[in-house]
Amino acid sequence: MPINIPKKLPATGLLEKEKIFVMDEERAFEQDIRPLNIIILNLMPEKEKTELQLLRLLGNTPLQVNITFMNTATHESKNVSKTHLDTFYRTFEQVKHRKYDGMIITGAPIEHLEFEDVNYWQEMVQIMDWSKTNVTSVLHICWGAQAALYHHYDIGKFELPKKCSGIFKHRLSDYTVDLVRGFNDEFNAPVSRYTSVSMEEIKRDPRLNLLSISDDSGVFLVVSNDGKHVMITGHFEYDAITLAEEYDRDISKGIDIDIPENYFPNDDPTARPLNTWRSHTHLLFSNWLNYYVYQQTPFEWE
Ligand SMILES: CC(=O)SCCNC(=O)CCNC(=O)[C@H](O)C(C)(C)COP(=O)(O)OP(=O)(O)OC[C@H]1O[C@@H](n2cnc3c(N)ncnc32)[C@H](O)[C@@H]1OP(=O)(O)O
Ligand SMILES: N[C@@H](CCO)C(=O)O
Repeated sequence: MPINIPKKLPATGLLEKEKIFVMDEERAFEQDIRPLNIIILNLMPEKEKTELQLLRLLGNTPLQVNITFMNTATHESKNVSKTHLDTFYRTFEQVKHRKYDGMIITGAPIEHLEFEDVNYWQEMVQIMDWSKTNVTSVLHICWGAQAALYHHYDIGKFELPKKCSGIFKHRLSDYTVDLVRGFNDEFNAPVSRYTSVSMEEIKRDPRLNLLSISDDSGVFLVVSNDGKHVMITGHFEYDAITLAEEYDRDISKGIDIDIPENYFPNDDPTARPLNTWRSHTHLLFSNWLNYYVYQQTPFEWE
């Protein structure tokens, strides 16, 4: 079954090359099972990269998934063209009357700011509050996960002594939950952040289930007991080379950072890193789409 995306989105060609069945409004067809409607609030500066990474994962399903991209109206993006946003993105005002079966809120490179100092924070709060009634399940990534823990559960973030970047071994603390169905007891995942959240505070909140942690990088995967909120503090969606690009960027800016851990073969930054997390990434996204979105969402929203 196809993934239905805006016509002429730049990611289309590459997705088709990867044999992901893409269609657009013109090629859509009627089905007995209604399509799932997923909205992606893309807060990453390099929006096109994130679009491709997420569509790959959402397109790997037998369900028809209609994608809407949303950006924040209260922030003017420097790293993506206005034409791209005008053509492919919607603002909250344009979609708030609608219901969505799922939503993804991406990461954002703004962890050094207090939440309230982020220029689109009030809009984020509005969107997160709206999602309680208008979205079945929301999957949050990295800063998006920290924002959800803060806003919905009053759990703050704190600064790490240095940037935590690399591929870390994670283990499951609860393998009975559908979100991690099929996961190995240990798996790899990319992490790239300067801040973290408290494991103790999450464990103390009876509404939250801490599903996976790493001895080196801390809390990784949290899900609310009602399935409404999934929080991933790393970047499962990253490509093999994404951490290398971030490392090169930081080094060229003169930032004092360590080489990403467990990443480059022999810790040689000129060697090509291997992707050792892709299968668990696919599993998590298909579990989320199946168990938390498709099986939970009303066939007809009221
Ligand atoms: C913790 C996480 O979630 S990690 C995810 C973030 N990582 C990435 O996005 C990796 C790729 N990004 C990058 O390499 C860099 O951000 C670059 C190269 C695109 C730009 O870097 P710089 O020039 O140093 O920063 P720049 O001033 O453009 O700001 C970067 C982004 O931070 C965000 N930002 C910065 N200040 C603010 C603020 N006060 N309020 C809200 N957003 C802000 C914006 O999203 C901005 O990009 P945009 O204007 O295109 O939306
Ligand atoms: N993943 C991010 C961390 C910054 O918040 C980066 O290196 O761009």
